[in-house]
Amino acid sequence: MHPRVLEVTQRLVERSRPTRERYLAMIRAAASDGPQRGKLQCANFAHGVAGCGSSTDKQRLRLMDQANVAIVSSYNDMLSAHQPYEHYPELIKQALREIGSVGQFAGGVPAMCDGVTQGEAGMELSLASREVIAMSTAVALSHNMFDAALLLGICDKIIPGLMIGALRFGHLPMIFVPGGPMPSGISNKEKARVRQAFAEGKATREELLESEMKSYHSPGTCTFYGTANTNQVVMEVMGLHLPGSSFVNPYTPLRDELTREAARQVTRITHQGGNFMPLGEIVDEKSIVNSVVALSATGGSTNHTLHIPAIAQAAGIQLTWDDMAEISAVTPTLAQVYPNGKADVNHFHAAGGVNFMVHTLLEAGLLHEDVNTIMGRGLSRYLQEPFLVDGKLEWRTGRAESLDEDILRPASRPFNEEGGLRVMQGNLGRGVMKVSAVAPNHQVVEAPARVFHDQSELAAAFKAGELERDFVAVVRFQGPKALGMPELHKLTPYLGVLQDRGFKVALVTDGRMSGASGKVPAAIHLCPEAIDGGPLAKVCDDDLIRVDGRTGELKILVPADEWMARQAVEAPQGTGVGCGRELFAFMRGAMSTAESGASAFTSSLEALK
Ligand SMILES: O=C(O)[C@H](O)[C@@H](O)[C@H](O)[C@H](O)COP(=O)(O)O
Ligand code: SF4
Repeated sequence: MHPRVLEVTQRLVERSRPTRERYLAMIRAAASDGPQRGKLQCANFAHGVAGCGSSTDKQRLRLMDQANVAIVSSYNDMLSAHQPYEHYPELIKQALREIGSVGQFAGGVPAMCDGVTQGEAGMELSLASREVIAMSTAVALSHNMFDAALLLGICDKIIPGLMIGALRFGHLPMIFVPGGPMPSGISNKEKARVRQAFAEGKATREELLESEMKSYHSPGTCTFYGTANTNQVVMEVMGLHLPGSSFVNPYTPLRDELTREAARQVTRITHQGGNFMPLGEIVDEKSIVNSVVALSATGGSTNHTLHIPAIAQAAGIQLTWDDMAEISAVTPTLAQVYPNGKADVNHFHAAGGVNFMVHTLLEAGLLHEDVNTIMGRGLSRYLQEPFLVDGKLEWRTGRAESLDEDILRPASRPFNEEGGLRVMQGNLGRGVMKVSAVAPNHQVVEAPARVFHDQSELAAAFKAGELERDFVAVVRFQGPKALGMPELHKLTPYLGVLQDRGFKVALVTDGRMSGASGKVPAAIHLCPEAIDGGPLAKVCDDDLIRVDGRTGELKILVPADEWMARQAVEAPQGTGVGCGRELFAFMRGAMSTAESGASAFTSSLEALK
């Protein structure tokens, strides 16, 4: 094992010891030898089976020797990625019936498509929806009828929300069931080119729509390496998906057979199945470290600097940005998938995908092998990949070398010696930057500030020709407590055009960017946020700011006495109303700092004795 990865893991174990011990005590007390439903009173049990459409299922549920599997699904037609889940419950129930078990649809969870809401009012609900998903998962599982669960979710906040909710039922065995990416459309690079052309008035709206519809064209996850596809890699490397299953396209025979196999496999790891392996014993310090290694090796979404700490907290583990940056510093970048390159996730999968990545990272001593997974002990099981031969699932050892080194490389010949996740810090606070998608000559910007309180103000300034210069865009009052921490990805085309015109531009914000954002250096997730006494609230136009993506320095170059005397400006009024945002005000007020996951649950989890 790499000494630095070992050191971070050990530090994480020590730091987490009190809360991890409490967590393990809770889930071990909740686990019971017999099926959960066996502990219910007759009336409760009768209500729990009354809805069973099949007398066979109902009869089986009365017997205690077969598993009852909860299905928790985030199906809706809004997310192309989640549309394939429409037919999963029936597929799963049938697969369970064939082995004498039962599947019950325990509950749905909401899912927001960040692509539909990007730049719109709805985006201000996006991060809060993670917490709603976590609570909805708890509502579904709180029926306590279940011996295991299958969790159907893919996109941005949905996997983190499902994980946070499910971990509070960590005494149950669970498997996450992916849906796979849509087939490749026009390249993400071409999509971005048309967007920038439109931003410059060189492409019509019809040409833009044509391009977007050719990029996002059918059910399945969008093919860029954003938060959704980063979720897939993280879940598989944490041993919570079937091996090699993340990027098998939807509506294919192999995809359906993998869904059936997930149903069969989850019954094998129940008490009744004889190889009991609950979720809370899989998600431990080593698997959390493995998730950060996978994030770093693939240039994954900056959103995971919020989601992985929030997920870890739900399992009693206290992960920090310094842990993540230290792991990133020793983890080579092995994949170049848009926005970190031209390829998309279908190409990544074809070049060797997660299997090859696990192989080369294990070989390099960067992943913990001695971990629990849904397949049993040992991450080496994830060197297997699935094939459908004469209708039967067959597991074969994946490739030991990449099929395309323009997309995926071995740890011995990486694209970059480090993972490109930087902690940014200085007199403007602490934040993060992903430099893996920023060209080296753009990673350091020292320029006058231009302050905005809303991303639409920047768009207007661009269209008015006011931004044709070197500048650092400071977009403030976007943090979790202020506005729900929206993604500001709609700024990418404008800032990208200015960068392409040769200007040195950077973004500094207490908000977020999308996992699909990339080429412009952005110090994001600033803590403390402007509304919470953060120094961003004192920045004025034309203040000189240095954003150094190489060293992590984030500094306002104003004389110390003047800076000390500066007064913070007030947050803009009248925000957070309309489009249901006012319903989430209580949650925004409860959200922790970005470094603690911007979680509404941090304080209640910390209060657990
Ligand atoms: O974090 C992410 O990956 C993004 O939130 C992504 O899910 C979102 O949908 C982008 O907005 C899509 O990219 P475009 O907006 O460029 O299509
Ligand atoms: S990847 Fe983003 S845009 Fe695509 S379906 Fe998921 S949330 Fe929507």
